[in-house]
Amino acid sequence: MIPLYEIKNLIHKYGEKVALKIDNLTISDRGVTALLGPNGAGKSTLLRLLALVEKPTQGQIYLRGEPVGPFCKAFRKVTLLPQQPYLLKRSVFENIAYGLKIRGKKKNLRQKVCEVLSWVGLDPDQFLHRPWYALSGGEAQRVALASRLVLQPEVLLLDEPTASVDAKSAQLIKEAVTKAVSLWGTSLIIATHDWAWINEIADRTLYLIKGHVLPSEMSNLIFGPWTVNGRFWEKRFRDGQRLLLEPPPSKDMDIALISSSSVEIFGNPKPVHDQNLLSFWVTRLNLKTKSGQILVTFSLEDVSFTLEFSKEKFSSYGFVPGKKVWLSFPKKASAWL
Ligand SMILES: Nc1ncnc2c1ncn2[C@@H]1O[C@H](COP(=O)(O)OP(=O)(O)OP(=O)(O)O)[C@@H](O)[C@H]1O
Repeated sequence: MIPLYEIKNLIHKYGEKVALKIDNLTISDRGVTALLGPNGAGKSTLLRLLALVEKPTQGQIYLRGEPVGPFCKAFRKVTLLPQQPYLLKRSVFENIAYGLKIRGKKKNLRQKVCEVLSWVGLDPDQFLHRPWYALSGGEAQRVALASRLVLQPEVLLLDEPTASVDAKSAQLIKEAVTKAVSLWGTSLIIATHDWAWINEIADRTLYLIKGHVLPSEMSNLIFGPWTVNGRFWEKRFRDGQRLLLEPPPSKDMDIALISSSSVEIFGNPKPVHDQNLLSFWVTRLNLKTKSGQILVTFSLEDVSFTLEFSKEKFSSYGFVPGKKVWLSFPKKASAWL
């Protein structure tokens, strides 16, 4: 099956700074792709390139097998809702109808606008003729989303759609975008820090850090500061625990990646030969609604490991938030960034 996007040898720079470096990436068609990563990882940059509004410094993006670039023919198949969406200084109706009007799709305009307004939980009787300045932040965000949904895009890219909205608006946004997936087969790519929200709808996850895409298997990160201890790099925790890792292969690398498959869990402190063994707390449980798998996050100060369990395995461990467990993992990181 042809993927939705294929990215080859992509580099995107701002001045001399490399914001993205992706040698090869495919993003599957249909459903929801989550784009996760810390601040400055390159999520918004990637979304702008996929939205065909910016040209990569180097490399090629393919959309359903076709090479694409800024404002090419395929541009109108793709719609981006940026992190801080801009509303036209007009009424809600004019904002939502604008995209259809410039595409010459003026038939049933009012009906289409009312439909998407109700999708995002805004009563057309109350909101259709409201001016742009008479909306709360959450309402403005949903009007901006409605103005993208009305276009029935093949690809909808959302940049932190729940960053400034309350739980109810976040739920309405979730319902509206999943409706687009099921009714029109829209493919969604969503950059977010809202784990609980995205885990309920994501079919797959891409993890970005320092402009690189990680295999999701490796999204357990350990940031410095590091001190040198003999032939190892050491990270010390306030509670007196320490972890040791063989140093990275290059001087500009300082974030260690630990693959989930290399982590073992123990209920008691059981020394493991030549491995790190540290106590962590269970801090978060998330159900992946689609697969039924359960994500368990184990935290020790600023280090968090997230591992995936089947329901049976999860029950056998008896994880509850606040439970203390011991995690062991090798002194050689799976990779460094
Ligand atoms: N227009 C720009 N000019 C210069 N540097 C930029 C520009 N836009 C982004 N950057 C830099 O590129 C890197 C990636 O930024 P980007 O906004 O893509 O990250 P992000 O993952 O979306 O972050 P956040 O979660 O904070 O929104 C950052 O280091 C940022 O400072």
